[in-house]
Amino acid sequence: LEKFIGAIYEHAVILPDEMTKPVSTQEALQLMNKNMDILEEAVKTAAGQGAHLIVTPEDGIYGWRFTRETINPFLEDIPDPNVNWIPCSDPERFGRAPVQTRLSCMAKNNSIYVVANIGDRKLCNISDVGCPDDGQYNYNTAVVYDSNGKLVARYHKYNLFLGEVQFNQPKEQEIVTFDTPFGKFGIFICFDILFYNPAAALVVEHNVDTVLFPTAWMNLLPHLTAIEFHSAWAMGMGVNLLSANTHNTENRMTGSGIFSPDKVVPYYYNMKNESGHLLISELNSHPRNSSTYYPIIWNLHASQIKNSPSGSNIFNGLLFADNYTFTELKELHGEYSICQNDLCCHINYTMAEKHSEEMYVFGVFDGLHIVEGEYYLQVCTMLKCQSMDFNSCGESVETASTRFSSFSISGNFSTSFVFPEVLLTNIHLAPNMFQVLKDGRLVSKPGISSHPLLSTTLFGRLYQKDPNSK
Ligand SMILES: NC(=O)CCCC[C@@H]1SC[C@@H]2NC(=O)N[C@@H]21
Repeated sequence: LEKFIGAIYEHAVILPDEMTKPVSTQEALQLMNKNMDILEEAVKTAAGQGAHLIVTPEDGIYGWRFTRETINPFLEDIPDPNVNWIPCSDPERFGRAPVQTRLSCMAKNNSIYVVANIGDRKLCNISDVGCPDDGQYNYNTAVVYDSNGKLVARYHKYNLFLGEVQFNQPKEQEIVTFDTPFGKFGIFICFDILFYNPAAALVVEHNVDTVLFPTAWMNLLPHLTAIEFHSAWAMGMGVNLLSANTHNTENRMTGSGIFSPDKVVPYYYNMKNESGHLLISELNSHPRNSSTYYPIIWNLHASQIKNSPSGSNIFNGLLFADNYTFTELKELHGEYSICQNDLCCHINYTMAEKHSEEMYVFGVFDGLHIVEGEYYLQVCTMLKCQSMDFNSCGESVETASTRFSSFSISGNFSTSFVFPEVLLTNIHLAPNMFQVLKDGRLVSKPGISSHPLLSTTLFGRLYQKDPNSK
């Protein structure tokens, strides 16, 4: 099949009450069934509209706020998919498995691939090296059932985020792929997306066409809001990314999409209510065959390095605790180069109007990010400051009035993993309003001038400089 229909469901997960001690397995299942009741409705609707596959979010069945002890009744032993198992037809084959059975039946009864996030328990002998004191490994796990209800993929999250104390990191980094009539699929979970393994490796070394991405992503402006970064990752890597976020506005979790490098795609971002949302879209099964994607050699030509702002026009500012070098874009039109360590960034821009109460800056960062995880970044960014105070540049801003007639940004990145971001006022993407040229320049298209701009960024990852890179 050249095309397929994908779906994602952003689910407002029903959370467990705060627990000081573990609930019974029956109570745990009751809560998980409440969530699965809602997911099942989404599965039925998606299948009814012809979807081949649906992704549901990380933590979408049991929520969060667990300890190792309190997560226990929510876990099941999930076997390796090579056992060839349809839980819906043979529920007791590997012991108690009510959640796996229900998910498998959702897939089978609706003839649709179902992707979900559940907890895997693997018992171990406490005398074995690495076996936790409670005699079990707990894994944050993504599972995929095919349209016959067969378990076809199981992935244990490798890059656990802060606070996931209930889970263990698997000893080995897993690469999980499976083939379908509509292309090769890969899967990873949430924070994984910032690292080479398994995220970039699935594309570079295993040639997947589409990535399935259950997530529970807390939005963080200016560069790490879910729809902004996840759409940029799909574009930069040249693959489809089916991203299903959990919906919980208290924790800034919203923003899902069916992102593709080669077509305008649906996305969802809503901080105004607490309901779930289904997105469905047709996608190319092999986006790299048909798209304009090509590996980019990120070269800033020496001739482009000009108008380096000097002295008073340069200042430093913190953006997510990273020390950026900024210059203010004072004029309606301008062209600047600005450097930090090995990275030089270049901008050419024209504002459609100048608002005296809004300040925009162009910035560069080349260094190790060390807050909430350690990863090496090279970033060129143009953004609106929160106020007219220089110290506010790099802080979160959600609205703007300034429109740009055009802009072009580029940099001499030491990596080919550079993710292009453009974010408009009120957290909107800019489909069809920009492109990345063969020489690596991120350039606006005419449509950009109708919408006030929050930021535009080339977000580069130097995986080879990460502290944990092998
Ligand atoms: N649940 C997860 O594994 C992913 C959480 C990702 C959060 C992203 S990455 C670091 C930034 N800090 C945030 O609060 N949101 C961003």
